[in-house]
Amino acid sequence: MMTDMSMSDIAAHQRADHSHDGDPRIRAENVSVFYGNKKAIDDVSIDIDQDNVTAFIGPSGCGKSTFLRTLNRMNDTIASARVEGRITLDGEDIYSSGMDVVQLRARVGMVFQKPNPFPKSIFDNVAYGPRIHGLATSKSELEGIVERSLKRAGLWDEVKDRLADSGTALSGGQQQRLCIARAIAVDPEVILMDEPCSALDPIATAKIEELIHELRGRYAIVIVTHNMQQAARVSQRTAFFHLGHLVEYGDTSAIFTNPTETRTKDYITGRYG
Ligand SMILES: Nc1ncnc2c1ncn2[C@@H]1O[C@H](COP(=O)(O)OP(=O)(O)OP(=O)(O)O)[C@@H](O)[C@H]1O
Repeated sequence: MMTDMSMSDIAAHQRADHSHDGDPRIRAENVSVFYGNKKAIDDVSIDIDQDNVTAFIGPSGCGKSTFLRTLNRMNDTIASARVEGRITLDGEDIYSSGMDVVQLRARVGMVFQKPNPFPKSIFDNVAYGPRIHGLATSKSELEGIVERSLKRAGLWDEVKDRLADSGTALSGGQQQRLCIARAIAVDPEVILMDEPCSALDPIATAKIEELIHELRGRYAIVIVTHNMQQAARVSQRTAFFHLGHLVEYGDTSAIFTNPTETRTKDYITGRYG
């Protein structure tokens, strides 16, 4: 069993401390994204900080998911996608030729709309990343990482007696928490969530929202959601996208009660969407 404060925890705290000096965890500058000739994101600049949950909202097709995927280079997997501009993680250009994309995706983890556990045991789902990144030097250390990750994802008590069962046999909400545990296991700095509750029932959704509250501060969290009540509940910062543009970005309370832009106001009052 690992001690509460492992080496990777210490490293994470040091990184977190670094972000308290006022630097954003992620900075996007003049980012545009094209699919072939079609521009899906137009000249977006945004800072994502460590201590807040940031929500991306906006009508269907406005580019929320596209922009989210630029933050850990998931767009690299789409042949027609091209990204312009600059995105840094702790000041480091993530699109530079020297960037190891596998490492980047461990540092900036992602949780998708539909829970996608591997067809492996619960244990192996969480142990997968630490194994490929060589984060544990012994079986007991690996077990410690798996236990801690499942605890942080609020799933340990439900699965501790059946770690050998398949991850795909869990309920949808449990599968999504397993995917969050899998992301946490490699000690990320940022967790990107792309509509993580849209396939879940209200009780499972409430559990994920509660989890987001608990994870806040430890990881920078960015959540794409089409559900404005959810954005208002879980986030402290909100970015409103429309037709590929970042229209407004600010404190969630201000965006929802006193938006500056007419387009934001029209959207949050349900005039379109
Ligand atoms: N793989 C792709 N190839 C071509 N065009 C794409 C691709 N993915 C997204 N697009 C287009 O880019 C634009 C932005 O889509 P995106 O999925 O990022 O929007 P979104 O705001 O996340 O929408 P939704 O809320 O419906 O998921 C849309 O016009 C969409 O059709």
